[in-house]
Amino acid sequence: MKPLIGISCCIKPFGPYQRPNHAVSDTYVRVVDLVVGGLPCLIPAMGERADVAGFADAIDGLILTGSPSNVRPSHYGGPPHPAGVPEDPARDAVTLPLVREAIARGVPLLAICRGMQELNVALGGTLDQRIQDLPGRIDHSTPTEQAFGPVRTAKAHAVRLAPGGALAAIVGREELAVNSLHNQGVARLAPGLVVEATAPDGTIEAVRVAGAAGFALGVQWHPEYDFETDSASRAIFLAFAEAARRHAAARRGEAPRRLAAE
Ligand SMILES: N[C@@H](CCC(=O)NCCCC(=O)O)C(=O)O
Repeated sequence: MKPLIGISCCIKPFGPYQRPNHAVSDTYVRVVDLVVGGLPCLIPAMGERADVAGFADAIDGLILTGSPSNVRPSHYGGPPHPAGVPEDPARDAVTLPLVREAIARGVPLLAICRGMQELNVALGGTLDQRIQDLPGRIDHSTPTEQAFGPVRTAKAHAVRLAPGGALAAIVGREELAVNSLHNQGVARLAPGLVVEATAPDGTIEAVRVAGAAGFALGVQWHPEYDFETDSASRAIFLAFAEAARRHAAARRGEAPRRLAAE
């Protein structure tokens, strides 16, 4: 059995009648298939009706995806977003409790961009809503004029990894260049999270759940965009894959499967 990897969906209007659809970028499905060696399992943004504990019981690993939408500020006691800032309360209702259920079970967790923000909020942290407006901070958002060009996902700035940290061990480096597609960021770090990387302006770029039973990492950038060409991005998914295979094997009472590429 390949590990079953849950991938969080957004709810998005689609088609001629703009009906709500559960959506996830193909990049996540491809990286689970090609690098993680898992079965991609889309977790719908079905709001309060979701059997979150049931999903956490079923999966061997969880990827929380990025999204243009933002965590509703009521979840962290922040001021409401200005009109027009996208939210996805049906996703929040799934992902926030799912983070806690996954960590409680030792389900390996890789939280990407909005996903890392969800990890922080789910564990009691807060977010800044437009870090580019804060003194001394750089603009981490996607330039809109490049919205559909290759530059959108190109490396945008450096991050410094915590010396001796888990992420530095995974990628074998203490500095990385990363892409950057976000406006929001960690304000107050949740209890139980440790910082694994920061940008030159102090923005928290990666976190880890301290003492988690399994792999539990959040990154504010998008390793899924360049896993085919970037060794550090690939290394993050390979470390997640190893943890997912171990979790799957432990649950089924087997020795972990090896990747076909090994
Ligand atoms: N909306 C949040 C989270 C940003 C994020 O996850 N961006 C990914 C967008 C997907 C893409 O453009 O490919 C924020 O703005 O901080």
